[in-house]
Amino acid sequence: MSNQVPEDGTLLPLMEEFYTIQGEGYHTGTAAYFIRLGGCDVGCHWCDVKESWDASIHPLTTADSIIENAKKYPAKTVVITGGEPLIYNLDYLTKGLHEAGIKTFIETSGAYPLSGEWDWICLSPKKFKAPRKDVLEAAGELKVIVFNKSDFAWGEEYAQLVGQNCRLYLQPEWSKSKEMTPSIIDYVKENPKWDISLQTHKFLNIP
Ligand SMILES: C[S@@+](CC[C@H](N)C(=O)[O-])C[C@H]1O[C@@H](n2cnc3c(N)ncnc32)[C@H](O)[C@@H]1O
Ligand SMILES: Nc1nc2[nH]cc(C(=O)O)c2c(=O)[nH]1
Ligand code: SF4
Ligand SMILES: [Mg+2]
Repeated sequence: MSNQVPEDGTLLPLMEEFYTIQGEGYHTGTAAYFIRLGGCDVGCHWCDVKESWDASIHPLTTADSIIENAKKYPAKTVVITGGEPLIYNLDYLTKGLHEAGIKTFIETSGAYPLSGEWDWICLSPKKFKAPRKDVLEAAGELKVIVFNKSDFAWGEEYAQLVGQNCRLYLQPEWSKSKEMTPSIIDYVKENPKWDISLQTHKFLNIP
């Protein structure tokens, strides 16, 4: 984590921003501008963006410039991801995006306090640093990554902790996908409150 990030959320360590199609979860297939903030200490051994972890290598960027860039694209939706975006105070960034008429979606592990104004929260809880109650209660979708068969029972525990209308997804961990996807299919057929989420952008060869 970087200590030099001001607490008012006006400057954020930006790793990358790109216009693409949401590949995962409830909004799969929807065009959105992705804002990837650097910094994460959750430590998932299978994380597909380990280059994001060290916040200090990602330039501190004004939230105002991020908002100006987001305005340039036809889709009026952003996905704020990382790294772990809730390490930072996202009030200023999301307020500005809303003032520009842009919807705010987040991808988070829920390991840090909820800040920001959100139109959609995708919570993907992790064993390595548990999600907080405030994020569990606000989540629109719970996206459990399945690395091995024990993750089904683990995911059920979190399904009990989210709100009643929260959508439930099982997403294969990418490197174990071939092995785990048949089990996920069987599980969803037996437990239809869950849906499957695939990382469709990786099949489409888009960012
Ligand atoms: C890179 S994370 C960044 C946001 C936040 N730190 C989190 O984990 O939710 C974005 C999404 O990718 C998922 N993810 C990361 N590595 C993955 C992998 N190897 N296979 C499947 N999903 C993965 C995460 O669980 C999360 O839902
Ligand atoms: N297309 C696309 N969809 C995504 N959904 C969540 C992503 C992420 O890394 O947070 C992601 C990503 O990196 N690309
Ligand atoms: S919480 Fe997200 S960014 Fe952090 S290590 Fe896990 S998957 Fe990667
Ligand atoms: Mg990704």
